Amino acid sequence: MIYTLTLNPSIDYIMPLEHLQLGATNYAQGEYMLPGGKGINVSRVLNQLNVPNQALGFIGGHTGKFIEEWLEKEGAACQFIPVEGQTRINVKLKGESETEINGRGPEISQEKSRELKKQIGQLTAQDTLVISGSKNKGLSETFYNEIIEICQKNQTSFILDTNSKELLEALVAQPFLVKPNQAELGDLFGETIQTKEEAIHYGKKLQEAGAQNVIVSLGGEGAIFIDESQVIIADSPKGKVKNTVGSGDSMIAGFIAGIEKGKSKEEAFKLGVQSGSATAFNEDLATKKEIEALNDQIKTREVE
Ligand SMILES: Nc1ncnc2c1ncn2[C@@H]1O[C@H](COP(=O)(O)OP(=O)(O)OP(=O)(O)O)[C@@H](O)[C@H]1O
Ligand SMILES: O=P(O)(O)OC[C@@]1(O)O[C@H](CO)[C@@H](O)[C@@H]1O
Repeated sequence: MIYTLTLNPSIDYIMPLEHLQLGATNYAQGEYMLPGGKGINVSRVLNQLNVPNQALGFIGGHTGKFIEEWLEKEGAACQFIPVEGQTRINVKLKGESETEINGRGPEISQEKSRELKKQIGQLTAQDTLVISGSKNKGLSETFYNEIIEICQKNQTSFILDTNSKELLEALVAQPFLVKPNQAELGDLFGETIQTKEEAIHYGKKLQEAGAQNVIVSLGGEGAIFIDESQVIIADSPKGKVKNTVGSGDSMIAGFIAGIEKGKSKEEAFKLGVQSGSATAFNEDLATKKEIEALNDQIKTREVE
């Protein structure tokens, strides 16, 4: 079974604007709310692709209820731990460019943190845990390392999509997949990555340090897949971009779905790119139909 972990879920409050002016009152052209948080996004797209999964994490207050009710309506399986306080609201401003203001989220007590670790401790070698997103106040600096240690002990495979320090430290535990975007990959090595060649060079370092599979996502420019025996470049399909929030998460879900369905890694990678782009071309995360509409549109090429 696939499990996703979202320590700090969110309501994503999306506001399209013609023009954002700092220091002034701005009026949006409209607004809408979606359940958010990286693991929850992965779960929602996995559901679209008919891959059974369970969403885990902490949830609180009215805002948390909004997320649970939404997921329930979609038939998504979740087993959140209720906490004091309100799940955060992340504001996504869609002007000429996208500006995001993410909340801090509720503080997590030691007791709740222990409860989550106990839950994760029940996963087995047949399970995969997708760990992604930021950590809440109250959790130790090393919380993700502690979760990964539990996974290692139980031989639970894991995927990690989080910030630089934790990602680098986790490589030795051989994550099944890491998926930095271009800027995040640069941050890991204190470099600015400008070309696909540079992205391949640094992506390979993550694979050599332990990651079983690496995807470097490049937004509208596509993505690069690296494992021990191949490097594959994919171009993104062209389309009208509506909301790229969650496109990276959708890409992870697409890759997992491909692997779960027994496809080759190249085909799974293509399904990842397809899912990421289908989400970018949609207001909410992509549906199965929107993902399938991009069938045969992902061109890949293997490089040295
Ligand atoms: N403008 C776009 N046009 C087409 N496809 C896109 C576009 N932006 C993103 N995608 C698709 O989604 C994938 C992931 O996008 P990106 O590299 O922006 O990930 P990310 O930064 O992790 O995303 P996010 O944090 O918004 O979830 C890309 O590899 C591509 O397939
Ligand atoms: O603050 P974090 O946890 O790093 O990211 C949270 C978030 O920006 O990531 C998702 C998109 O990937 C959104 O649904 C959500 O608002």
